Amino acid sequence: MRRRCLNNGNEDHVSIESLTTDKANEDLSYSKRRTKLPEPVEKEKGVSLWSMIKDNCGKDLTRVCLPVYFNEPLSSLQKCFEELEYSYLLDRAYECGLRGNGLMRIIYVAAFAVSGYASTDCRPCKPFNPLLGETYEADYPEKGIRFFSEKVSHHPMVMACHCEGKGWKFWGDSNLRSKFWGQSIQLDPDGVLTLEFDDGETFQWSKVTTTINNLILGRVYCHHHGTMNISGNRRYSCKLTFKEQSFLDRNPRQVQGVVKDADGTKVATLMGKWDESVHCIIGDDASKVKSHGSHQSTGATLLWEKNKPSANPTRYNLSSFAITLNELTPELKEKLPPTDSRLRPDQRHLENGEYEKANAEKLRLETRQRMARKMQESGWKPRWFQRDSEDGTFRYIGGYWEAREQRKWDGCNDIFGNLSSSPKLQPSTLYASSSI
Ligand SMILES: CC(C)CCC[C@@H](C)[C@H]1CC[C@H]2[C@@H]3CC=C4C[C@@H](O)CC[C@]4(C)[C@H]3CC[C@]12C
Repeated sequence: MRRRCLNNGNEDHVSIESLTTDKANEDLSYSKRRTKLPEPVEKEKGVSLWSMIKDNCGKDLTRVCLPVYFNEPLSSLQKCFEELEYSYLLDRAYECGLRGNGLMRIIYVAAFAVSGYASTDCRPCKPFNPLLGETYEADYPEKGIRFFSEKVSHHPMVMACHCEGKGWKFWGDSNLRSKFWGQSIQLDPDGVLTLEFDDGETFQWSKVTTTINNLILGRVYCHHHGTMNISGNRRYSCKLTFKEQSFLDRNPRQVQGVVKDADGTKVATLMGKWDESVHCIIGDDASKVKSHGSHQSTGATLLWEKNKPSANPTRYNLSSFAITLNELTPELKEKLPPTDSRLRPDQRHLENGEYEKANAEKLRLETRQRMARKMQESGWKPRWFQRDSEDGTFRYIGGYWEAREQRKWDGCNDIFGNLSSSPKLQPSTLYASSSI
């Protein structure tokens, strides 16, 4: 059965027949995940960031709404899940540990930590900034994982996530500190990521610095640099170094890692590139690694390799996995809480290539979001996460999937105020009053 396209505007008329057939095929639904975004309704038009900056010169920059053209049709919550594309590395890590190979376990965990960056290559657009209380669920039985995230604070902007896999749980929260340097932006993620295996072994690490270059002139690209320390509660620890960028570097994007035993002896070396692959060499023979350069070392074991790019990357350059993240099928729509990113109207319009409507909705939602600070000050609390009184991190309180089972979304507000179904809204009037 063919998937219905949601860009024809009549997604509300789902026939009972299609629902029941889909119910029967529910466990197979993932094999039908989409492989391309919908065809854009309007023709894409070019706007340069430079013209934006020029036109807004002298204005308070925080008051300038960027037109939707700079966005990709994914929210930051969905991008968090994108970092789990290579979750099979964690399944392998779990199995290795079960077989008593603690060393291979940490090596796979390290490869996973690097793989999360692969999707950031050649992605020139900004994700949507989720609204306070916005959520995103991802149920991917074909990967054996179930992910859930919520935007838990607006000032500072914090997102929390929780993922369950085969033999492991992964959670964390992220708060990006950003510094604007004119031609580039430096992003420093705060917060700790935790991985807990069912046998009690845990690992923790933090993300490295990301720099976004060529904001004004040239092609926008990002670069990840710094050190990442993966510490465990048992024997091994791993230090990963994401190479600093240097002018005319012939081998950029390199990552090198060293795994140490509890007594500090070096037991393995990792090398690779965050946009390509990661290899490892067991033992303390660093010379072998040096003489052969980076990832092509002979005798090195391949741990991870980036998937082939999608055949339909569009101008957002999404991977095949990323293309599936915002898909909204009629049967999924039935199950989602009103806070899910897939229901955000401006993002949906952008995905459909309806830029005028997308801009109007974005403006409306951003205007509403200005009240978020007041909401937080007057005691607003996240629905699914709670701040740990000891370490200040957000932990999932549970109950989301159970509530979904019963479709009981108490305490989940209609944060998008779905005006798309209200005929009174006139996008063009709203757009005209925009500052851009
Ligand atoms: C306004 C336009 C021109 C700028 C486009 C900026 C793009 C390249 C920026 C905006 C937000 C950025 C993301 C924000 C947060 C993170 C988490 C971090 O741990 C890895 C990098 C990653 C995933 C960034 C990658 C680059 C990114 C997608």
